[in-house]
Amino acid sequence: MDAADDLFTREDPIFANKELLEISHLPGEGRIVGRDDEIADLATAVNPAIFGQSPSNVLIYGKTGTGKSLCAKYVSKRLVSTASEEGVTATFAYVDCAQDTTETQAVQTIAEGVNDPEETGINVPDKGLSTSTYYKRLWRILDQRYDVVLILLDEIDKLDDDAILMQLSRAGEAGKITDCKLGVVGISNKIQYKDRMDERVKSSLCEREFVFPPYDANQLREIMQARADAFHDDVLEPSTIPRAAALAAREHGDARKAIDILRYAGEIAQANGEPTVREEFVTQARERAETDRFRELIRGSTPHSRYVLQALALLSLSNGRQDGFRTSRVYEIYENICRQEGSDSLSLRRVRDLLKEHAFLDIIEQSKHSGGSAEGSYTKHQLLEDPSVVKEVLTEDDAEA
Ligand SMILES: Nc1ncnc2c1ncn2[C@@H]1O[C@H](COP(=O)(O)OP(=O)(O)OP(=O)(O)O)[C@@H](O)[C@H]1O
Repeated sequence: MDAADDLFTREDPIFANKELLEISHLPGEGRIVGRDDEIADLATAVNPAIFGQSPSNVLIYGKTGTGKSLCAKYVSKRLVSTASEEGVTATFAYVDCAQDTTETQAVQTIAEGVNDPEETGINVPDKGLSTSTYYKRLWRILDQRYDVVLILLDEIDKLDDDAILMQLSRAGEAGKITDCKLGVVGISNKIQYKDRMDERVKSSLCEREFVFPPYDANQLREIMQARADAFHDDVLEPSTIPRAAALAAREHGDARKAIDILRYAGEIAQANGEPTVREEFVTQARERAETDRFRELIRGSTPHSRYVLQALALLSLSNGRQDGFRTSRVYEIYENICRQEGSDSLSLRRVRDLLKEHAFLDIIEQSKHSGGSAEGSYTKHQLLEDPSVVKEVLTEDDAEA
């Protein structure tokens, strides 16, 4: 026997097809679980596009991992193929607004996405043009190539401002495009997003609104079961998926996190040299998924914004969950942390703003209380994340810094 045969394992003993557990993996035709009503509602809203008429503008809300992007893309693809059968030239452009936060980046992405330079003779460079030039090129491309276009703005709340929404929602009536009809599908996991919108944008952009509910345990089980081929036969113990589904449904109903938990459980089995993925690995996997998600949430946040969270985590860990902590108490602990870090503390007012930002990102929850005539009203802040996860991630980051 060749020595190399002993040295390397030639086949992964756990995973047969790990790509199935990547979040970017899109379920095939007919394999979107539990979203028939939402898909039908979306299809109705954009249906006029099939006949070359204006689709309704739509806003989709729902917590993270509830299938919003998946269903919006699915309906858009179906729309394009059905329109084509009717002799209508349609397409859709997808913008991840967390990446393209500025108006210029977003309009560039749309223009590039719908363009074919060979056909139009129009060039859309990655950068270097003014915002208004990108728009002019976009309008020309749209009129030249399409009868109808859907624009999907995912994580729409991450846009710096409403400028692009104003342009897109009024392009037709402002005469920027004459032959092409435009529909906007905004996607957000912030239900309060609409409150921040300019009134004029709101009235044209929010013609139809849909809310995607979290998945229940049965749906999550089906979503995970559909990817069980990621594992070799007999590797996945029968109770593992039901356990992961029950846990994920109880906590958040997030399909993305449920799939992460399953992948991590497999990796834990792999790392421990176990032949099967057992139910008990799910608990460990869940902790890892939580930590990852929180790390992602706070990526790019400033040191002071982290100190504020650290203060809340310390308060929750030493006092139990309670119903939250008052701003003054959080501020006290925050000042201690700043002292330890050798950093000047920000004003109470600024810390209040940071707390509001965390509430907007669903990292914490704020509640208003009335302390009677003597105290007036005050706000309490409560971590929505597991305080030990918050502390762990924030301290590991300190170590890296
Ligand atoms: N109903 C479903 N059936 C099968 N897989 C699903 C379903 N819903 C979600 N998924 C899986 O979870 C992933 C995340 O879903 P999706 O991106 O649509 O969530 P989202 O609601 O847009 O979340 P976010 O707001 O975080 O972007 C999808 O790429 C897909 O792999």
